[in-house]
Amino acid sequence: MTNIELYHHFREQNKDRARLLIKCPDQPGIVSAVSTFLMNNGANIIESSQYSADPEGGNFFIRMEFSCLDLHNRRIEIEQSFHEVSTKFNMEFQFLYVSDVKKTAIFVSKEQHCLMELLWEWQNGDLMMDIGCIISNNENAEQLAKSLNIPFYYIPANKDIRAQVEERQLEILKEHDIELIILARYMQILTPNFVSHYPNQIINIHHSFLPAFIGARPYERAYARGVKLIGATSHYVTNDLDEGPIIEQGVERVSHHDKVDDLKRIGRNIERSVLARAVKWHLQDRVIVDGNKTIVF
Ligand SMILES: Nc1nc2c(c(=O)[nH]1)N[C@@H](CN(C=O)c1ccc(C(=O)N[C@@H](CCC(=O)O)C(=O)O)cc1)CN2
Repeated sequence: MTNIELYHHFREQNKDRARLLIKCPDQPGIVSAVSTFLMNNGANIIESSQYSADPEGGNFFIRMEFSCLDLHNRRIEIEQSFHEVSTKFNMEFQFLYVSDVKKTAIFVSKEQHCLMELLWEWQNGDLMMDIGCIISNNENAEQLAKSLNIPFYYIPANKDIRAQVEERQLEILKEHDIELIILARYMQILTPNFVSHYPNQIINIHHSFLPAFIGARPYERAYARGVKLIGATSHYVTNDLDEGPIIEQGVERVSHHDKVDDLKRIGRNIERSVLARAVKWHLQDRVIVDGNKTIVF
């Protein structure tokens, strides 16, 4: 199937499926109340996960995926009737509809291995996202984007013109109605103004096993340190460089035989698989952010 066919088939197959994400103060009876609410509204629970941060007085988290006949016509009715339960348990909650495939933008600089992994998994249906555009401060990826009929925007960038660059980027993102931004080895620091437009909606891949080697050139610094493990970390972007909530990490062993280029070669395979897993879990609404941490169901 083509991407368009995959997209429409997925939307049709999942038009009556939704996910309910909940965060609330922990107490007995929460799962029972939510599952009873869903049953009373004709829903069938397909997957249910929950986590109690501290039964003695912390927060409680739930992710329930369910199907419900005619859900696509009953969204407002069900969400409004849930307020009785949410008020009783002081819940923060979100209903997320599986057929609402997330409009996504991919930012890339010179290195393309992470972009290629995302596009490969998107083409084979493993990453169900609606790629609105690719934005880059390098022209390298233009032909790849055009070959897949993805709008490509080349916007040269450096720290001296950050404001102008981001103004144009934000225009494009609004034009494409983007709700998820993936930094696929995009090597420009985003300003607080930019980040504020997309809270916990920007996923980055950092090419180190954080919190080690935050910032630029982590492989060179890892080599100088003589590490025996290198890694990659995918996290939500915040104003604190490479210190946002971690979604996924991976590591591989290295040795004294490995030079910087070897670390980069080994690292590229870690980066692209870690980023793809993090993006997949976000697209499946499996990630709840709690402070500067995540719960991944
Ligand atoms: N606000 C944030 N912006 C970005 C984050 C983040 O966590 N918060 N992650 C980075 C990605 N990154 C490492 O993964 C990273 C990219 C770039 C730099 C850096 O020092 N860039 C220089 C310019 C370098 C160049 O032009 O080649 C700069 O922007 O001044 C550090 C870390 C993405 N953005």
